[in-house]
Amino acid sequence: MDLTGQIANFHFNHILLNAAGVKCQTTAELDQVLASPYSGSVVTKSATPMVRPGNPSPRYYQLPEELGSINSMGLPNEGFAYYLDYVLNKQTDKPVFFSVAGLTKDDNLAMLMELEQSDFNGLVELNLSCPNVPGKPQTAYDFEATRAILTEVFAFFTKPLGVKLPPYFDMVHFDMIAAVLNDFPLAFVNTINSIGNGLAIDPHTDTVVIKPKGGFGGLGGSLVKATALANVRALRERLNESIKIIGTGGVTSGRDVYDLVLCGADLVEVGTQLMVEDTPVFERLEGELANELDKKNYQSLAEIRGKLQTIA
Ligand SMILES: CC(C)(C)CCc1c(C(=O)O)[nH]c(=O)[nH]c1=O
Repeated sequence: MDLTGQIANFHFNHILLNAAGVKCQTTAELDQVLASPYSGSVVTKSATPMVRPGNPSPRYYQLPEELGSINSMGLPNEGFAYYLDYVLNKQTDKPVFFSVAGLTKDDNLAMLMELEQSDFNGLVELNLSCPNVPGKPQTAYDFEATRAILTEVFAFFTKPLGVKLPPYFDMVHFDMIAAVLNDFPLAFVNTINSIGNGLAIDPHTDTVVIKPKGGFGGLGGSLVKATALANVRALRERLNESIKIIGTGGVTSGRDVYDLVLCGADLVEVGTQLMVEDTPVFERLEGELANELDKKNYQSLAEIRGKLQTIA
């Protein structure tokens, strides 16, 4: 059975990997994800130029009844140089994703310039969920700002680059972001990032469950699946075929992986469920995915990729 994927010139023997932010802050975590026989790759925690401790804890919380998670980590990471050193020296046959999330456009441009001039030969993911300028929405919700930064990036960047997008909830927004992205030679789009600024309450104490931002945080896990499916499907329908799609959000079973591939995903990332089960989740999910394909006598993911049926 062929459970592989392709982005640019990179072939992935398995389509599952971690979502940026989960199991990818330290070299030990990155090694563990890569060492899993059932992961196809690994993505680093989104890097800023300097080390960041991130927000005060509690900053991550697992919601009850396996509904999902809420987080306001605040971009804790070991700093750009740490991850560049890792990807340059790590021996692996698997393609590696390097995620960057500068808090300013100049930070992003500086990190991308260093990656461009380095010997890194993997894929780069620009996290557009980062704030643009104070008082304005995150970059990906500011279509002109998105066009502006991609214009500056592609003036010098020649390696395979993709963008990590927050979810959109309006059909016109799908049209608008696709119109921007189709103007650039992107290798991929990764959708979705967490659903921004959710709120969860501890019923025993009538208190929010995370400390930063008065309890507001990004939502992940099963409760975001329908939004993830919609964003993968909407962007697959709108983006040039040359722009591949990484489907992220709401994956807790092989059926969820299957559904994202049906919507058009070339690779699939696991966040909240990887926090729950650790790296054995990759083997479980791939086994369940194979069973889903078997049920319908499919031999490869290529037979179902993008083949979601509508009702005539
Ligand atoms: C939300 C930002 C802190 C601007 C970027 C990092 C990030 C975080 C984070 O580090 O809080 N959490 C997410 O769910 N998605 C993200 O992209």
